[in-house]
Amino acid sequence: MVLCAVRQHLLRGSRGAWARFLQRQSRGCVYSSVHGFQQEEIREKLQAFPGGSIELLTQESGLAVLTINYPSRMNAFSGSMMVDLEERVSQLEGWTDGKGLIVQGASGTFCSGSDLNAVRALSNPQDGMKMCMFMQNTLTRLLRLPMISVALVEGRALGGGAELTTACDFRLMAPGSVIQFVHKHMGLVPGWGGAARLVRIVGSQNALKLLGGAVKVDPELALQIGLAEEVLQGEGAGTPLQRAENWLSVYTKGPAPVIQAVKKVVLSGRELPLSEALKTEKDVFGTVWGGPANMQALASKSKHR
Ligand SMILES: CC[C@H](C(=O)O)C(=O)SCCNC(=O)CCNC(=O)[C@H](O)C(C)(C)COP(=O)(O)OP(=O)(O)OC[C@H]1O[C@@H](n2cnc3c(N)ncnc32)[C@H](O)[C@@H]1OP(=O)(O)O
Repeated sequence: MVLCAVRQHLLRGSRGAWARFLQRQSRGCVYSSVHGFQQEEIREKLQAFPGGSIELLTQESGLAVLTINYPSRMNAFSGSMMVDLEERVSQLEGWTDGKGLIVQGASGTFCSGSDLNAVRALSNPQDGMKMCMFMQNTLTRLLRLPMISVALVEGRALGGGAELTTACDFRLMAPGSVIQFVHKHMGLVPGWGGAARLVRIVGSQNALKLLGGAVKVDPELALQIGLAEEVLQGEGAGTPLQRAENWLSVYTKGPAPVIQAVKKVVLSGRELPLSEALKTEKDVFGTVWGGPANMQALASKSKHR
């Protein structure tokens, strides 16, 4: 909560249009102390379940790679990894040169959801609610980052791992990979915001089928219903990560302020009522109008044949 407040203060001071957008959107976080959510309390609780890590690599090109790293548990999320993820998202929020983000799992598989050992220990309703609010806040902030994000799915994305893929703007799947919302088999529904986001990605009919049937979504089905953008085919065309970087580079080519502005206007269009989205679009437009990239394009008399 304290961190959230500090971040909000910084955002208010430094990035007008984006800060105003986040303020309208509960300041980037869904839950605060008003909802009985005490961030420090749940962080402490989660840290009691250590294991694995979340690695963040930022490149000068403006591309970052976030890796879910706990291969001995198929990259399940331990408690400390949930805290790590929140910290990495904070880092990315402060990365002014960022344009693109790839979220991947280590060792050829994406993520098998919550670490079931932590889940068993936190299975009382109060702890479950706290973990749910913590992860909803983090994944909402991940989706709202002012950069274009892609989940690179290799192997399996199960339960909370499937939910994580929906917190990215796009999903790319390797041949043989699977996204499966296994929640029904666990006597649950998604709690990390995965159902709400899934409905917006594939529509309510498809979402109902995927959740109600705990369907194993292979790349072919994912393409058909619009869950995935592309299947990363082609042996010899580099590693899946290199292929994902190539795919993303089409959309991140250009100066960071322009790419960030693109993400911001699309995000506000996705999340806000029309009149609010229009106001945000005006504010964001004001940040690029007459800016260096705009002036350079005007001076070069560029044509778009
Ligand atoms: C439901 C919602 C909830 C949330 O939203 O918070 C969740 O996400 S709960 C977690 C949902 N995920 C699961 O239930 C996955 C259960 N695991 C599996 O189905 C399999 O392990 C699978 C398909 C991921 C991999 O199968 P495979 O045969 O290839 O390997 P192993 O089963 O031998 O797995 C290797 C090793 O990893 C451990 N593992 C896998 N997933 C988890 C997990 N989610 N939590 C803790 N540990 C996990 C597995 O137990 C094996 O460990 P070992 O010590 O070798 O037995």
